[in-house]
Amino acid sequence: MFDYEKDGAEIYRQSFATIRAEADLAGLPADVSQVAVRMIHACGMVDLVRDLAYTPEVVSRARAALRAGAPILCDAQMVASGVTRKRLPAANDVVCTLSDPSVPDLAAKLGTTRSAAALELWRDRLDGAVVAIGNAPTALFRLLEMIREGAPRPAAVLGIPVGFIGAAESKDALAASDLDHIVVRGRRGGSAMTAAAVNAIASEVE
Ligand SMILES: C/C1=C2N=C(/C=C3N=C(/C(C)=C4\N[C@@](C)([C@@H]5N=C1[C@](C)(CCC(=O)O)[C@H]5CC(=O)O)[C@@](C)(CC(=O)O)[C@@H]4CCC(=O)O)[C@@](C)(CC(=O)O)[C@@H]\3CCC(=O)O)C(C)(C)[C@@H]/2CCC(=O)O
Repeated sequence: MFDYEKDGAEIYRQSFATIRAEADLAGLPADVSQVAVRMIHACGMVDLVRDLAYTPEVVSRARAALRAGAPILCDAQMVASGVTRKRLPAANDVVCTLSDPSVPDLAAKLGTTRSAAALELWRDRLDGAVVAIGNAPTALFRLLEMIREGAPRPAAVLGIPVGFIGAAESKDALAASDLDHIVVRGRRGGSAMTAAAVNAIASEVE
């Protein structure tokens, strides 16, 4: 009925070739470029590169952390679900505490969102972790507050929340911090893009 590509490997090959042809990757370090390609693949926006901000060592430090067995701490189940387990170099734990039964009460007590309150349950795993925030701006703001208050520091923060309220501001705050990070400045972001960034960092096979 329709003439369309049915070979998964070929779809991937053509897709990545199109991104490399259309996106302006020239100014990016090679490892950040690999991550950017996969993020663009997840959202279809080749102009994403202009909004990327990163620290030069973020990919190598996040990779080293994963190889050493660091957990991946995610703000939303959607991010955690998107992480391809077989790419992880040390069968790393992928953690999302948002659905913990204690979180709704904690959020009410702290007067914040469930996404932000859920980070209280990260404290004993934060040291050297890879943090992946793809949905909730309040989670990213709270992470930065916790670290200012003396919480352990993660190895790297992929701060890519999406939206209109607090998203751009929370990512600007991360970019201004001394944490190793990747952000997409502005309103764009999301769980799929964030999971894609984790997958690219975990192992780049294309
Ligand atoms: C204000 C919130 C925003 N959510 C956005 C976009 C999406 N969220 C989806 C889903 C299914 C979930 N969002 C929650 C995290 C929920 N979203 C919020 C909160 C109210 C506050 C977060 C914040 O502002 O920092 C948040 C609830 C909370 O109290 O923390 C979610 C937990 C709600 C729920 O279902 O209980 C849930 C996450 C489930 C999970 O994966 O664990 C969407 C799929 C929207 C939908 O259902 O229609 C979508 C996914 C986007 C993505 O790529 O991740 C915004 C736009 C990010 C928005 C924050 C900013 C804004 O401008 O409003």
